[in-house]
Amino acid sequence: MDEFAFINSIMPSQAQQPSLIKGIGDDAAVYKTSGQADQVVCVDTLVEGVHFRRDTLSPYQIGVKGLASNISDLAAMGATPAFYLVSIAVPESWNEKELREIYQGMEELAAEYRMDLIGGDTVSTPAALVLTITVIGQVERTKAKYRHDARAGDLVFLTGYVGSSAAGLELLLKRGRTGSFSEKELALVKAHQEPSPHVEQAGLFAGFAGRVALNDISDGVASEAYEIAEASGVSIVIGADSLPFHPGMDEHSFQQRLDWALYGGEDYVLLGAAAPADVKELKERFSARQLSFFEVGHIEEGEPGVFLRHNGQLKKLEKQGYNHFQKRR
Ligand SMILES: Nc1ncnc2c1ncn2[C@@H]1O[C@H](COP(=O)(O)OP(=O)(O)OP(=O)(O)O)[C@@H](O)[C@H]1O
Ligand SMILES: Cc1ncc(C[n+]2csc(CCOP(=O)(O)O)c2C)c(N)n1
Ligand SMILES: [Mg+2]
Ligand SMILES: [Mg+2]
Ligand SMILES: [Mg+2]
Repeated sequence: MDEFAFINSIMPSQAQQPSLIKGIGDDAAVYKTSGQADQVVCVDTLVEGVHFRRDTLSPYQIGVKGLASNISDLAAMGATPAFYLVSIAVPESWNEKELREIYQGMEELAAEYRMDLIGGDTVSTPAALVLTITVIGQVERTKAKYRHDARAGDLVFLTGYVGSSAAGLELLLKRGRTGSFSEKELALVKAHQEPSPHVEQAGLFAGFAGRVALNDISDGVASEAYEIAEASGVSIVIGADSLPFHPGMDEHSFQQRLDWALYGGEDYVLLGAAAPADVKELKERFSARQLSFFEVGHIEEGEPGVFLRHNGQLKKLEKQGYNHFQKRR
């Protein structure tokens, strides 16, 4: 069984509510309200042993990362975060102080975006800690950005470094979070532990009149590019030499950096596509705010697929990346 095939199999064939704009199939759902804004909602879960271990994230960082990864899905729609709800399933091995630290992590990040905690649920569980967060945001009416909006002729871009989180995870799995790290290594470790969602960048996309396709990087560039390719019915070509890597990865081989970027995931930067003239304009707007914006490829007509241009050759990539059900039957 494959995670993505499973999700497709449970997709309702039609909507009951006329206010629904986008249900299953993007980073978050979007629906109309009677006001000026459309509402944007999504939910994501962190599981002990899958998304973190006690020796990779502190309780505080579990809170930060849990909320950050959810806010990132709102950013991938061009939305501004506003509210969150938290469901936590707690095994006996976690004490009250640790739980408070998880909430402190969420609170501090929430404060940056003026988000309110408005509800949740607390239950016990026999084994691993599970943290499920629902986030609610808004975007100006009809301005949400979707995976299905890429067109042949577009340029493909990234709003930040890729592969850093996987590189940081490898260091953490080797040395544990109390291990010692050089300054460069620490930047990678932090990228894994406390990612910053691209909310300011989302605002620039939402405020841009042109067509923009967007996705955030949770499962790796290859997998997220496939999601845009499939949703838009286009073929994506990515230049291996254009992928932006953190300088902390310099001492690793190019192949290793490429693997982390394409298949590592959890970078929570935005991957998108827009027409060349619009990309030029976006680049200027990002530059004026001192935000990164990297051109990494282009879109062609053809069967949905993702190709990597490397050393003058074009290679079709597998839709690989983090897949929760990959090893199951
Ligand atoms: N069990 C489920 N039931 C209903 N909808 C689901 C379920 N799992 C995922 N979805 C929906 O499927 C779509 C894709 O979900 P997916 O989790 O792959 O996206 P994502 O949250 O952007 O990625 P990630 O979880 O890797 O951060 C979303 O619209 C999501 O709401
Ligand atoms: C201890 C430990 N081992 C492995 C990983 C890597 N990992 C787990 S889930 C995931 C994809 C994103 O999750 P989702 O698709 O649920 O949003 C990745 C890359 C980790 N973070 N910690
Ligand atoms: Mg996403
Ligand atoms: Mg999800
Ligand atoms: Mg995933």
